[in-house]
Amino acid sequence: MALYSREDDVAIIAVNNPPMNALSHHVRKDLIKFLKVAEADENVTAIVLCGDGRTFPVGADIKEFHKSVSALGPTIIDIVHALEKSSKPTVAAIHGSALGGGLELALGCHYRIAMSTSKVGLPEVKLGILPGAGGTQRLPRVIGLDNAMKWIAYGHHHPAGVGASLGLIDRIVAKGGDIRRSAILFARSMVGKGLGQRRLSNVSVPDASKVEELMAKHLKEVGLRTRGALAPVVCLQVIKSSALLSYKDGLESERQGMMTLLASSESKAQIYSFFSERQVSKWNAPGIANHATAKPMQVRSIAVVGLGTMGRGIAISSLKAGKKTYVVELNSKALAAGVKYIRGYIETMKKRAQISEEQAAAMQSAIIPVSSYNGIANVDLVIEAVFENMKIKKEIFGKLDKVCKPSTILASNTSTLDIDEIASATKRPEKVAGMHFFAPAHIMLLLENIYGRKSSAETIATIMDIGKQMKKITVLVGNCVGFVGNRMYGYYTTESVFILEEAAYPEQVDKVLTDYGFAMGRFQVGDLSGNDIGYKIRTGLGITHKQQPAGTPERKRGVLRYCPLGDFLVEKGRLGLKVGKGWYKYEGSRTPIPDPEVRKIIDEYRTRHHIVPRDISSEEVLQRMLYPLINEGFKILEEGIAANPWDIDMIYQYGYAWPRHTGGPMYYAFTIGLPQVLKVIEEHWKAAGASEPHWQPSTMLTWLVENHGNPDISQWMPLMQKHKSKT
Ligand SMILES: CC/C=C/CC(=O)SCCNC(=O)CCNC(=O)[C@H](O)C(C)(C)COP(=O)(O)OP(=O)(O)OC[C@H]1O[C@@H](n2cnc3c(N)ncnc32)[C@H](O)[C@@H]1OP(=O)(O)O
Repeated sequence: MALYSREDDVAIIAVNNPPMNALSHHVRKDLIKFLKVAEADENVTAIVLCGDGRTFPVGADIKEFHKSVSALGPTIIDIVHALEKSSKPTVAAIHGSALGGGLELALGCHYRIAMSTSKVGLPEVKLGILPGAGGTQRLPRVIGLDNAMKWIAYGHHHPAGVGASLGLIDRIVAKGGDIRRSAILFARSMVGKGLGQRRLSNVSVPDASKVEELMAKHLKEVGLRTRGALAPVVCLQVIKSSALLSYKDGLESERQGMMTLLASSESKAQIYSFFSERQVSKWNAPGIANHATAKPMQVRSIAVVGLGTMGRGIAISSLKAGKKTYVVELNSKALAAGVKYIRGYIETMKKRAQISEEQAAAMQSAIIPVSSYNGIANVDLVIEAVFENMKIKKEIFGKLDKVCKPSTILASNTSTLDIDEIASATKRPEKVAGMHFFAPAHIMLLLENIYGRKSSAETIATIMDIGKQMKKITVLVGNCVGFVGNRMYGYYTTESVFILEEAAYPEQVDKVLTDYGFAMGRFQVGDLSGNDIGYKIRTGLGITHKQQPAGTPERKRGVLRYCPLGDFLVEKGRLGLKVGKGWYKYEGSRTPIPDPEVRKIIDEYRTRHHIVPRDISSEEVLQRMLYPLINEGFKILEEGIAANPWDIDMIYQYGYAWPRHTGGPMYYAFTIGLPQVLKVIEEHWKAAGASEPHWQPSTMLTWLVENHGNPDISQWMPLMQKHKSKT
């Protein structure tokens, strides 16, 4: 709802719809009603629009999207026009954030004042839509086309101070000030001043003459940064109309753009992503604990064991979260190098104004270098980040168990290894868990937390809470080889080399993936992270080309199909970008260049095995790359390793750069339709048989299709649970 009050001659209309003052239908009804009341009251000379509680309205109510209630009048645009038309000065008093429809309301006001700590922006593009309440036509009239294109096509939130420097905010109220009082005084001071030029629909776009040049520039940038997404392009086209058409016709172009985007699968995927991102914090470890009941332990200090690339990033994340951080290396040289890196990184963040001087000083003094396990006996949480080797990890956990106080939680940053086996090296398996960070750990937003068979509710709640304090998208999953992310990714890489064998070169496969929306294809990613990583894992499994006894068929490992092309590359020193050659060659930059030598390796291999390369369609490449991931995702859900499909999707968006506008592997399967996905998987399974188990259809996928066709993704788990409880 909204509340109406008076302070002498100033009417105050305050949106009161916790938690974020979204502009739900009941709020919109109140706003239009109270604007009429204020307009009709002779004793009112000015109107202040504000938000109660945490914030000014942050936009339309996203829960109403794709429901009929979102279109029920009054719409946000009706309120924007009523604010602008008012004969009395209207002032938006912004605290917290004014976003989306919230900022559009503020643009309808004649004046805007904001707390210095506030944020403003039109982030609709991140929901796959555009600002549909006049924002695409009004913002360029205030801040110019160039800025408006940037703000709307990328959807960033901007500090109010930046808004003020562009003329969007008329006055800034310093931290600690009273925004409502300031707005009342400001509104009163504007009474009697002309409103004509304060009505943005009357104003023209300042840099309209540059429209074509700006369009070309922004279309190019958007194409590079938000590959394949429709919304940024439509946003730009609609903003362009603000420079070429009347306000009224521009609004019509905005309306049409909005209809196109709302009907797209992209906006549905983005809205799903918005809620999924928040949903993952409501974690559940079935039969052990859930977010509502389990209480985290207070963690004041964290020790990071191992200062390689991962350990350094984890230590920086810990310092950023304000923890006293013990950094541990038994070798003094490695310790010094790690500490130097971390200290240097903090200074760089300070120089780039990413952190304040005080924060930097606090982080520097919170680093405690340690060269023996005894030095971390009293820490609350240890995160081990040493080499991916079970024997070494078990040795370390055994030692930590002996020296650390009984309440210390011991976590491993393993990306693949069995957490229960690691826990078995200790006498405190209830205090052991996995915290799988993604490289670089201080930049990547994903944290995949793993609970073991014996992890306690408190341990799980604590690692989830630490993820939140580190500002990570933290997803809880169960224990299995590779957990969720890497277990699924394994089949993506497996299938990619099978495609090389049969039909394509790396650049052809990668192109299909980047056209789909990935920033990089699988082979470029391999080169970037180092092809030796996968090689080491395969060596651990005893399956590389070199490890096989003479006479072993090159393309088989037991009954399983195998492709050694990745082994050949590493054995020829093609480790990836770091050595200037891998699946591609690199000539002094990070740009991958298709390499005739790689083609030669593939061609010779094909000839040796009498493989005649065939034409392959982009559709087939995409299906073969993505459907094994999806199939494995269903197996993971079936086994309870992930509690919900959106957990998997968030892991893929934040850990593997899955394009957000398609939602993630599981949501993408829903968009394609489960029956169609299953049909393709079954065809491959029929053709490949037991030698390619990743094509064996998941029981859950099969059951859902046979019994429910393509049920809504929100229903997959409830339907399965109902089915299981009956059988
Ligand atoms: C025709 C007119 C068209 C208009 C288009 C629009 O206006 S689209 C909406 C544009 N606005 C946004 O996209 C802002 C969305 N919100 C956020 O980005 C963030 O919530 C925030 C404002 C930056 C605050 O972040 P914070 O981390 O502090 O809080 P949460 O994100 O956890 O949010 C708290 C709960 O509030 C729910 N919520 C937030 N915004 C909306 C919204 N616009 N509509 C509905 N619900 C919203 C959020 O889902 C959280 O709910 P929980 O149930 O607690 O998870």
